[in-house]
Amino acid sequence: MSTDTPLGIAVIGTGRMGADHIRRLHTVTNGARVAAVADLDPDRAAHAAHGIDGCTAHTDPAAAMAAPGVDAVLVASPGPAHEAALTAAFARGLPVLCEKPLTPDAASALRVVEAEARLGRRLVQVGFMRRYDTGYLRLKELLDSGAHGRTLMLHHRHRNPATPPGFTDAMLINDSVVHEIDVTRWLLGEEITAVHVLRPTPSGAAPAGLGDPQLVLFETTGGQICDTELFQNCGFGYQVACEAVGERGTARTGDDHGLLVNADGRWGGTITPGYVERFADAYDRQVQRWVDATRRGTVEGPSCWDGYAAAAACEAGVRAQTTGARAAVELAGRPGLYR
Ligand SMILES: NC(=O)c1ccc[n+]([C@@H]2O[C@H](COP(=O)([O-])OP(=O)(O)OC[C@H]3O[C@@H](n4cnc5c(N)ncnc54)[C@H](O)[C@@H]3O)[C@@H](O)[C@H]2O)c1
Ligand SMILES: O[C@H]1[C@H](O)[C@@H](O)[C@H](O)[C@@H](O)[C@H]1O
Repeated sequence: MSTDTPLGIAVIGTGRMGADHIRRLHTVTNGARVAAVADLDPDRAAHAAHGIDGCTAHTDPAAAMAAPGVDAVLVASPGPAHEAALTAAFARGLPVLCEKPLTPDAASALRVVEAEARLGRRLVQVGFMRRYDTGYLRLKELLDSGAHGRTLMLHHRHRNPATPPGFTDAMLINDSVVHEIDVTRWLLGEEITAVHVLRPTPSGAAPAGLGDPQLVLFETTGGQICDTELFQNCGFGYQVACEAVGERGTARTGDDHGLLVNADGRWGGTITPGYVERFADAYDRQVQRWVDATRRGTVEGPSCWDGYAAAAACEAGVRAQTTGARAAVELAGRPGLYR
């Protein structure tokens, strides 16, 4: 496409993330315009399109993708709706930025991998935005440099102030730990081979029936052990951090977001209230890189294979949650498109 023409994007799902991406595409991202939006809720779709020149509102995702001026799709509907949206985008040959998770289970994620492999070219970038966060990028660079020798362990921390209504034990893995699964595979360049889940007595702040917090352990093909403290009702703010332990050094990201102030007999900084604030730069960079690559006619970033491998590890995680035993990750063969 001409470098002067902005990329026309259809945004599918205009809830919390969809609305934030629409704002970003409209006011932050260079070279993009929101050409159409779709939401099952017509009022929400109309509200999202309001004030954006030429943007049409739809309740059917396929109709939004067929709207005039649409060159690409950003999927921000809930995970169970992603496969249908991706199938509609594939039918039109449209490039997609798909919010995580690719799909909520391994079987549907594998169907997406196979459908894209049949097309013979990549169309999808999965929205694993931590890969675009400055701190994680610096950590990756350090680990890849080999300065600390081989990486032996990763310690992840993932705390949210509160879970939305209806959040389940399985969602703790599929919606939340999926980020640590992706970041582990990406930082180490290894697959996850097995998952363990340990469950302390739940916090008094956890909604009834939710086993929060949990300690999730991954084993990798490279023999590393990685742990995640997942605490989704910590009450005090949003904290995501990762410490890598190498043979000759350690490095940690995620502790020092913002300013550390010492004054009036107190020390400390602020904690971001949620992921929108903590990962604002990462979302901006992720979307800009996707728009730039799409305008060049290329696809970069996390692939459908990454989305499938994460879904397979999540499935093992949910099995480990329910049985209390180590659960092995079963991966299908990797199609040539992703090698
Ligand atoms: N990367 C991140 O940090 C991050 C953060 C939050 C959410 N997410 C992901 O973003 C996606 C959306 O999450 P959210 O928090 O914005 O959810 P949300 O519930 O706030 O919004 C989802 C919207 O999609 C609409 N919708 C439902 N089914 C649809 C369909 N079939 N077609 C079109 N619209 C449909 C709903 O009416 C709603 O407006 C999920 O995949 C979620 O996992 C990612
Ligand atoms: O959907 C959200 C989102 O992916 C956030 O980045 C994560 O921190 C939350 O745990 C999850 O529920």
